[in-house]
Amino acid sequence: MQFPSGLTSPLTLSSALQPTTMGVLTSPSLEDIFLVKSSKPCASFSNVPAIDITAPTAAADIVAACIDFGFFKVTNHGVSKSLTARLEAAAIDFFSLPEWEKLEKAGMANPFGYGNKKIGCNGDVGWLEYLLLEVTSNPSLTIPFLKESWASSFCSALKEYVSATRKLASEMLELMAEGLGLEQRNVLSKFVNDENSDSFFRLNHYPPWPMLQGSNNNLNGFGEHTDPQIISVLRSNDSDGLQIALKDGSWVLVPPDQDSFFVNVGDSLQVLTNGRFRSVRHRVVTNGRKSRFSMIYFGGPPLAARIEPLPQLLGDQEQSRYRAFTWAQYKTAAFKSRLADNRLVCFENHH
Ligand SMILES: C=C1C[C@]23C[C@@]1(O)CC[C@H]2[C@@]12CC[C@H](O)[C@@](C)(C(=O)O1)[C@H]2[C@@H]3C(=O)O
Ligand SMILES: O=C(O)CCC(=O)C(=O)O
Ligand SMILES: [Fe+2]
Repeated sequence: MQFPSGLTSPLTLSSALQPTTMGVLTSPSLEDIFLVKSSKPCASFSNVPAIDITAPTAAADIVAACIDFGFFKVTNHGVSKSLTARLEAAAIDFFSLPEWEKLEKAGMANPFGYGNKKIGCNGDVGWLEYLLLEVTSNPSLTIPFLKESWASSFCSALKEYVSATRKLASEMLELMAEGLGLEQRNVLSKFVNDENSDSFFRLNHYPPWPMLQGSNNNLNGFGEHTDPQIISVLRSNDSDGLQIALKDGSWVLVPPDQDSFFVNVGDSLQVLTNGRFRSVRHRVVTNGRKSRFSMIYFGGPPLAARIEPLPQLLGDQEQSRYRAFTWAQYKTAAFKSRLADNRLVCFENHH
């Protein structure tokens, strides 16, 4: 989606380099050249496991995908297309506002709020702007910075969408438990359904960079990382850019599919399954031609939840690969780390 003329994106290229507004750069500057990459062409991952969650084999298929890739896409998910379209339209309206207004409405990300190029607070940057929100228990959503009067339709779409994606996340976690042969169906889903679940919601916009058109260069949209939480449920428009790393370390491009949801296994689920499931390394590399919009629900446990391999999964001979930690401990460490860091190494057991 291109920005309609007349509307300004903070990252839209202008003919001259512009000064900064409220400390945030408003257009590509010399330092943004570091976001341009001449990366090797990446193979398309045409065999992304596609799981119809209503199929009788869904539980086994999801488990196989989590073991092999830590990643799959979900069809027949039951989330209404019109709700998704309503939220995407509201997000586009928000990102089309002048930068000062986005900052005024959402506050500068710290970590929640409106962010522009800076990812987290440890020096990571990417060619994107975003809104990062904290999600409290179903169905309420805390949007501390958005003024309800302006944002009432945005907020209602957000609340409905977050409940729908949380429900989908919970269904998938129940299918995972079933596929793993665990008796208690809610042994994984209970974390995201808990009224104190510490979940996030993120809207990302990767604006075009017209100057790149016609070149073979790409843009570092969101650098490689794993998601710290249990499960992430991602939906994007039909603009590509998402790449995942396979077990052999090679990167593949995920063909966009705006009618499906993509699911990432997060670090916490890797630990809960004692490493059976892979927390998938992923990144966004865009070509600067058209806007990419993505929306992601990150299902996390309550801060006090103890994260450790499920005892039911540990056979007689199997040792726990990770030492127990609370989500609060993990989160504190994660938010001090750089995006590309492996955040699980310091919790690994060495037998
Ligand atoms: C560099 C960082 C940004 C991040 C917090 C961190 O210190 C390391 C993890 C990053 C990540 C990746 C997944 C999600 O987008 C995110 C919200 C999360 O929970 O962990 C981001 C964090 C962020 O953008 O603040
Ligand atoms: O925007 C995307 O497609 C992925 C972004 C992402 O991985 C994240 O926000 O954690
Ligand atoms: Fe991510």
